[in-house]
Amino acid sequence: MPAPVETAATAATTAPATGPAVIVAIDGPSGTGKSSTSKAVAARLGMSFLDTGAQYRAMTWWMISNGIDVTDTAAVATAAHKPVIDSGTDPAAPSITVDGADASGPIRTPEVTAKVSAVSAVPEVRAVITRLQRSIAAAAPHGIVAEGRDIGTTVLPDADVKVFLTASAEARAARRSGELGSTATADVAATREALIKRDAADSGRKTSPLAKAGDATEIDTTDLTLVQVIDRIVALVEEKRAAK
Ligand SMILES: Nc1ncnc2c1ncn2[C@@H]1O[C@H](COP(=O)(O)OP(=O)(O)OP(=O)(O)O)[C@@H](O)[C@H]1O
Ligand SMILES: Nc1ccn([C@@H]2O[C@H](COP(=O)(O)O)[C@@H](O)[C@H]2O)c(=O)n1
Repeated sequence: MPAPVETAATAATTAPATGPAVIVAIDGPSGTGKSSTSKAVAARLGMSFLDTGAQYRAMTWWMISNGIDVTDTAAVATAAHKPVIDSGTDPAAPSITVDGADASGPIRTPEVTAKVSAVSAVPEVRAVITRLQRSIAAAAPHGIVAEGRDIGTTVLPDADVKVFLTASAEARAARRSGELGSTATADVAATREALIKRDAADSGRKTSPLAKAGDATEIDTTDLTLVQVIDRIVALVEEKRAAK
């Protein structure tokens, strides 16, 4: 009988944690595979998983729902401490609530995606969310895989393993468009432009911009399968655990 083919789904099987707790920071531009890879690595190694982009999206959704103009920096800054954002860190069932309400659907709307970079650029928003992220990481019993834009540089600068994922804009647009159910040339081109615009805003802001930490391992995922990327990161974490 042929050996079973490993897929992203089988690679993500939750395993009990073994060895010392490690902190893993995974950063990179939009659509490079941070969430899918981080979730699978955490599941394989029995660790917690934190999608920090979901937290900025939750903050943005709350601002929109409460009638706050996201281009009004002072209004966003004043309101930043009001929403209660809670992240569930089980990689098999990650969750996000705002003021007790499930926000996992609403935070993925095109409106939130279009406005999140304006909200995440506000220093008071970053201060509130960074504090939350550090408290979640400190409480993770078997270590955590946290993914975002500034995890290795700002949120968890002492992380044991830092990875910076990249991929060509073409590959990222094709992946995202496929997710949305379209491979039409015009849709892929529009998705590509939207990704590039969001990356430029995230890289160009003053407070903890999207950036590769000096000590991060860069992995270009353009020509790698999801499982290959997961395998590489699992190997980095296991190497670090063995040395602890
Ligand atoms: N190496 C890969 N090969 C092919 N498809 C991939 C690869 N990595 C991720 N994908 C797919 O690309 C899409 C985007 O991945 P994912 O959401 O994990 O990226 P992300 O970096 O977290 O994006 P964002 O920052 O916008 O949230 C998903 O459909 C995912 O399954
Ligand atoms: N550490 C982070 C993570 C995310 N952001 C901002 O949130 C946006 C949405 O992130 P996704 O990963 O869900 O696409 C992103 O574009 C950033 O504006 C951040 O600033 N820092």
